[in-house]
Amino acid sequence: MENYGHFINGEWIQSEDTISVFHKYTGKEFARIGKASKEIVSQAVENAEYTFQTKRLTETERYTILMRVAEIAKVRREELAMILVSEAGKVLKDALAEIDRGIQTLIASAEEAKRIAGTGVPLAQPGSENKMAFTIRVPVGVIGAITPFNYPFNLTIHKVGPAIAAGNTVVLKPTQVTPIIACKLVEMFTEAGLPAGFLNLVNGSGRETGEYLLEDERIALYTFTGSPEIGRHIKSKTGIRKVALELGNNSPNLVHKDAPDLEKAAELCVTRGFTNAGQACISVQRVYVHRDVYDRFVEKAMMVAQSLKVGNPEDPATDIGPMISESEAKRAEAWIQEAVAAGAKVVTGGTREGSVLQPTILTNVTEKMKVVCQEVFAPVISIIPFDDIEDALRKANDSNLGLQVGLFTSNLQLAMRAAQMLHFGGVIINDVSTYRADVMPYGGVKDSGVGKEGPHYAIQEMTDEKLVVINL
Ligand SMILES: NC(=O)c1ccc[n+]([C@@H]2O[C@H](COP(=O)([O-])OP(=O)(O)OC[C@H]3O[C@@H](n4cnc5c(N)ncnc54)[C@H](O)[C@@H]3O)[C@@H](O)[C@H]2O)c1
Ligand SMILES: O=C[C@H](O)CS(=O)(=O)O
Repeated sequence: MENYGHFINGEWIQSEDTISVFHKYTGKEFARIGKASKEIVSQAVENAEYTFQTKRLTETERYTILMRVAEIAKVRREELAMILVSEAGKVLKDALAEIDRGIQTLIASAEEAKRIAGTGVPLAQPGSENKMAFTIRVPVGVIGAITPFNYPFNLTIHKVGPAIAAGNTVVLKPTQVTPIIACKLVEMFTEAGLPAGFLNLVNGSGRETGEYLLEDERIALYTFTGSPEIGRHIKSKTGIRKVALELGNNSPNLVHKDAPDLEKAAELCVTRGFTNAGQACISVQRVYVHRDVYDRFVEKAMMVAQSLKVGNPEDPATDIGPMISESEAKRAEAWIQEAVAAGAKVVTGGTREGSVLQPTILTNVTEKMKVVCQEVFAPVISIIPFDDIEDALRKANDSNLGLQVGLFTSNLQLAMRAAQMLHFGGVIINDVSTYRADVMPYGGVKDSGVGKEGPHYAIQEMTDEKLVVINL
């Protein structure tokens, strides 16, 4: 059984207290991690700070190391995917897809390491005639990276990749729920030649180890992906230090009567609403469909949902695996039952066995039901009819969350107007809210967070813009 402690200054150290990591389908313990105390966290931050003050990697060194990690991940693709199957309950094909995306994020981070630049600053003001100015972008220092369970390889790389590319040092705290893939990533960076001290890892729970990390004022920036609740807490604890927060969503998707391909729209809404058992922040959740095409849409959605294979994530044919825990599956099941008690209809699904919730489609829902107005984070979508697209746009906006939204229409003017009106970080036309290319600017408005990811954009967050003025 694997047993990972904490990685500080290029060495693994153990701690007495441990946390078990379970296989999310069988429920068996398959690994253990240490529980970092305040002293261990402090040691990790101290080391990261010392490394930042005393050592620098050139842009080409950072590029080369990140490219090497990508190469190592390519070679270890299947092994890494199997870790995701075990610790995240991810179905094999999704696990492989996540490893492939992580490799792309590493390559994009490597490329960005060579493109970090400031701008020329014109000083066209009386009294500044003999001056020249420009900005440079400099690393912020020690970055605290805190990551979630649902895409634990790629989303960790979205933090560590740009942080290293920009010349920072990192203390990473992966989620205690799926920590092993992050430990492997740290090993791969070491194998790729990243010198000791640049990337440190402390394992443990959010409530203890995470809190110790938040209390350490030597950390210049926190990059966090997780729930809005913890995001808010992090912001409240970190004062004037920088934060980048990638939080939740209850993604709306609008299907107008002139959608270019209604069947395709239905297929995408269903498959991308249920991918990773619905545990994606941009997962399709609220689907608003014009009444003229509503029945056809619901029929197709039901057929697609019922064709999906649900169960053992290790079976290469499985489409939908377990949720992260039985308690999370029970919570989602209770939300479905609450909606049904208030009048919702189950088109398909609605039942649960252990941590496996059958992919569920609901109709007859109201905006006040939890399955609609909160982040369901489970394989549950609600299909809601509309008569007037303006009304659908208003409903999409009527949320405290605003990460991404999808709109299917052939009307270019509507698409452009909706892109302006929809209050989200990303508006996806003729694809679902779940679309993400890892190089694009990605991040939410409102309670969905602050700051952007995607290596180029994350590097803007992870560097300070410094002004240089020269008196000629
Ligand atoms: N916007 C995005 O890019 C994005 C991506 C993935 C997941 N998410 C969101 O993440 C949530 C699901 O993930 P989760 O359950 O792992 O989230 P979570 O907020 O429970 O945990 C995320 C991380 O925060 C840590 N943490 C918890 N309490 C802490 C504390 N007091 N101090 C410091 N750290 C603490 C956890 O240990 C974990 O590492 C959903 O809301 C989902 O929408 C958002
Ligand atoms: O859970 C939210 C993730 O950001 C989705 S993705 O893996 O980045 O597509």
